[in-house]
Amino acid sequence: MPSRPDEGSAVALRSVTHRYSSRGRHIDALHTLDLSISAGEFVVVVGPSGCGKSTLLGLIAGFHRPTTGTVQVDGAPVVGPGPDRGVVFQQPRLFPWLSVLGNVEFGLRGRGISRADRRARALAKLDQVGLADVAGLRPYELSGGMQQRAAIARALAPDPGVLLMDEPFAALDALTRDRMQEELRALWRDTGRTVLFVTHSIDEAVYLGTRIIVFSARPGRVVLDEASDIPAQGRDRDHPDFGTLRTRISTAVRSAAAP
Ligand SMILES: Nc1ncnc2c1ncn2[C@@H]1O[C@H](COP(=O)(O)OP(=O)(O)OP(=O)(O)O)[C@@H](O)[C@H]1O
Repeated sequence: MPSRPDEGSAVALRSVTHRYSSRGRHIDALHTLDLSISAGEFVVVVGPSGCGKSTLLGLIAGFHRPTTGTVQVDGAPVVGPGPDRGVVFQQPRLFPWLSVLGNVEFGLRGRGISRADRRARALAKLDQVGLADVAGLRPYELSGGMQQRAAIARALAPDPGVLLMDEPFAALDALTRDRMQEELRALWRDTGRTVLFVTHSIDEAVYLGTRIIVFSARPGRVVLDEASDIPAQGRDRDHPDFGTLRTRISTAVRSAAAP
């Protein structure tokens, strides 16, 4: 159920367990997880390695079905991937044989949108992420940060109500990462999308999130769920509130990771 282009979607997980089974081994990645995300929130999930963060994103994206429980977006059950949910991974995963514009247009194919409209929409998204002037280049001609911007434009092209981001800036150098964080926050403010963002960086979580969720070690459970009242405009890492929240999140992550 695609949301209107100017609003985000609500996400609800009820009593979700996800078990991977292979060669007789079972791994419970998530166990009876309840989570409600309101339209327009910027939620960041942090937690120990292997606690089920990517699994959570995969369930909402529709890449996996929960073993038990339900996953809904705007009240409709998730039954597979769809244009109402955009996904950005750690690696940009752009198609090397397509231009930057072709990559962004790709997600709009087969949706009854005319070629001219697809092109116009893709160009508008590239403009939004500052890449309009490199639309004709191939991905390998872009820097890592530019490639990730193109991946964000591709995810945004169908105007999804939810943007799911799995450590999207982890592979970037520190300066580019800082810049991308600022740009993402501006994009979120301007578009009103719901964002669910996974990271290992507590600093990144505090900088970006309006709400920060800490998962326990596997199977992931919510051990801290904290609204951030640091002003949305101009977050200042030197502000005492920033340091206080960072310390609280860091303590929760450390105790979540402890055996
Ligand atoms: N396809 C799969 N088959 C079997 N086990 C899997 C599969 N995908 C993930 N797992 C296991 O499920 C658990 C949760 O994995 P997941 O990738 O969701 O964790 P994560 O919190 O995102 O980890 P990281 O922070 O290291 O990226 C891990 O123990 C992982 O080994």
